[in-house]
Amino acid sequence: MRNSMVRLEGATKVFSTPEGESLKALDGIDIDVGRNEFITLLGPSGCGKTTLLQAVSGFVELDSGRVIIDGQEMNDRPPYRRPVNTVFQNYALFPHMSVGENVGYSLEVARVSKAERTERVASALRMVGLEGMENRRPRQLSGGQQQRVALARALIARPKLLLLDEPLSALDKNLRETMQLELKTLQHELGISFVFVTHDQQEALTMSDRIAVLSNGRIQQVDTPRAIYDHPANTFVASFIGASNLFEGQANGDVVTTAEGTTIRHASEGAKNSRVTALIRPEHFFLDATEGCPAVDVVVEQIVFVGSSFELFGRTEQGRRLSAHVPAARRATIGALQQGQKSRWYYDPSAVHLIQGEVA
Ligand SMILES: Nc1ncnc2c1ncn2[C@@H]1O[C@H](COP(=O)(O)OP(=O)(O)OP(=O)(O)O)[C@@H](O)[C@H]1O
Repeated sequence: MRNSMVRLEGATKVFSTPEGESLKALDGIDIDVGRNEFITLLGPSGCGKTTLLQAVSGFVELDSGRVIIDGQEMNDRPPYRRPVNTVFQNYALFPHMSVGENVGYSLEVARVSKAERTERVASALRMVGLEGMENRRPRQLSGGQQQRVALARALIARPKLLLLDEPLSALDKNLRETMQLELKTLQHELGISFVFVTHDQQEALTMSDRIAVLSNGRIQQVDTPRAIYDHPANTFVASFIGASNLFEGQANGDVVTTAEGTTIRHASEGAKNSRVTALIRPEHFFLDATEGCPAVDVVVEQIVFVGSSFELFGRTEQGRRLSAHVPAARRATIGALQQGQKSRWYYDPSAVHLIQGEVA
């Protein structure tokens, strides 16, 4: 990538566990983060997200591979000499200091004059919507406000790159969703590169320019949220992001036939006569018959109302479990359908995504 802010090449880190085993937390990671890009590292617990972030900040030393920030090799530089700041989940504010002192702490350490400090603290607080809160103590603020203070503290040093390790996970759902949008707007306005860690797929989809999906210390796919969701590279990504109905089987022409005999039609090219997994997202099933659209026969096991939609869970005659999401506005298509009844779930073959290979 020409305009790279961070590049990792072959980043590998092995930890020795207390049980005497060695664990590859990072297994040859190659990734590029662009200038002004918001990239999210997403994956299940223990997949290596924090280790990757710390390899960039310098708190983890790689066994092999390179870390390059803004064109300069960082491997031998200690954390305090890297042009990076980190925002953590637990804010890590000093409780005995005021908000202003917390935000301006790094400038004080760097012996920046009081006048400049005061001005930069005020400006950093303005950025995060906490104008005039300099004299409060952290405990006099809500969780969301404390997180904003932590953000202001990280931004005051004007880093080119901000690393954020699950910064929103301690907030309740509503506040979290508001902060997601605010953070994204702020990042865009400031033009700083963000590397954001989360295990929450919805958060990753909402905020990111690109998402890197990790599993077992390896990158499974790096792409835009839309591409990751619509065209997952493998069954791990398909299952980890969003709900999925997966049909592993043999592709033949425009049909995939599973071992138990379910057939799924698709419109993909180039999947002739190979083992594949067909993916149908639950929102791509619909209950009203449409001419020319194939269907899967299902016995309904549960219908759950979640506000914006109804989530239907069912099983094919051969026992495969499936789910369908019907938007609340189309509730009429569900009619009087009840648990235990048969239902036909239609789909458009062009909404079927084929993944080479089978469920891992
Ligand atoms: N200092 C360490 N010593 C030994 N093993 C470690 C150390 N740090 C991390 N690990 C192991 O390395 C793997 C990756 O850990 P890491 O913290 O990067 O995962 P994560 O994806 O951030 O997980 P979580 O979402 O739970 O924070 C885990 O199996 C973890 O137990």
